[in-house]
Amino acid sequence: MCVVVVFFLSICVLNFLFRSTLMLMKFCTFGGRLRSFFVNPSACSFTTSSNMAKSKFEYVRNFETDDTCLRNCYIVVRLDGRNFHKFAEQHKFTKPNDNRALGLMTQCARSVMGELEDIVIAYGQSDEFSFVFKRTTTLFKRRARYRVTPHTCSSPVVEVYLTFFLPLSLLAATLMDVWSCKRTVSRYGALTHLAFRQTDECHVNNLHNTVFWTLVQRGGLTTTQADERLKGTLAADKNEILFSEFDINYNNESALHKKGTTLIWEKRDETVTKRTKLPNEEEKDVPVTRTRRRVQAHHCDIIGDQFWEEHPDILEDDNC
Ligand SMILES: Nc1nc2c(ncn2[C@@H]2O[C@H](COP(=O)(O)OP(=O)(O)OP(=O)(O)O)[C@@H](O)[C@H]2O)c(=O)[nH]1
Ligand SMILES: [Mg+2]
Ligand SMILES: [Mg+2]
Repeated sequence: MCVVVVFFLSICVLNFLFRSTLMLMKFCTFGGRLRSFFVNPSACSFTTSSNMAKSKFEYVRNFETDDTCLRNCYIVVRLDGRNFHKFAEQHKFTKPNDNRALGLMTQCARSVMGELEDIVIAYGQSDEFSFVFKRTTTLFKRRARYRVTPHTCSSPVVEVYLTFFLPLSLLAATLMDVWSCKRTVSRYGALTHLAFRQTDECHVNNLHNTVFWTLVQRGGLTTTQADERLKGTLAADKNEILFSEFDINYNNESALHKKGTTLIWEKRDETVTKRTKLPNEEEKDVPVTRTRRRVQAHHCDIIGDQFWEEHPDILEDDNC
């Protein structure tokens, strides 16, 4: 009789414990969900199905555009200052080129490359920089919108960009908005993009601006008169005006202004002195040479073949 009572009591206690544990577990789960509801209501639903991790709003994902860049393609991102002409006016940039601004842009682009090592080449001039990511990059899961978020600072690239901008120039950072074009491109496409930026944007604009501001600053013309004077002129005419009227040979102008800035990774041997002590010897300084990858700036032609023949590793052939 006693054994039966003890057995019965044990069953009751076990049953009680089991039910309490179940209750407690449910409460904890509910509590967790309640907390997350207050933190992020839209991400939470109170369903008790096995699908609890997903909210009932999950279906909106189906309406998202798939912005994953094609595999095995280069990705090109171009950042360009918004309304930069106003910024240049307000801060009295020298005309046509302000080396402080160009230096600042290059410094920022260097920092971005240092942070995102999958960028194989960057090209910049005026208020813009283009970044080419290596074709196998998996950075940001190759999602375009992680890189390209116009008018916001939420893209990691933009964030990095601004992070490095801020210490250098707070004003430039706040005014430096971004419009970007995203492309998934072959090697040929990447080359064409870079060549286009250098020819049309850098060379054509710089030649025009050089003549324009020479006519104004040295020729005494008003900006309207200079505009009139240059209407319909071709590159040869502009070169001629510079040469015959102002004794300026455009070919001798600064390569930075004529060609813009190309940043690439290059291996460099760097020697540092290390203090070492060998057994039975006195401590002494020993030179140690290491090969390091560094971002190097070039101000040269990237349209012709020479640059690409000298740096064949930057962009692989399309059939790789
Ligand atoms: N004075 C001077 N102006 C510069 C310099 N670099 C860029 N700029 C100005 O910045 C402008 C850049 O061109 P855009 O990017 O086409 O013009 P934006 O004003 O930024 O306009 P959006 O890009 O369309 O927003 C140039 O037209 C110049 O007015 C510089 O070194 N000196
Ligand atoms: Mg701009
Ligand atoms: Mg621009």
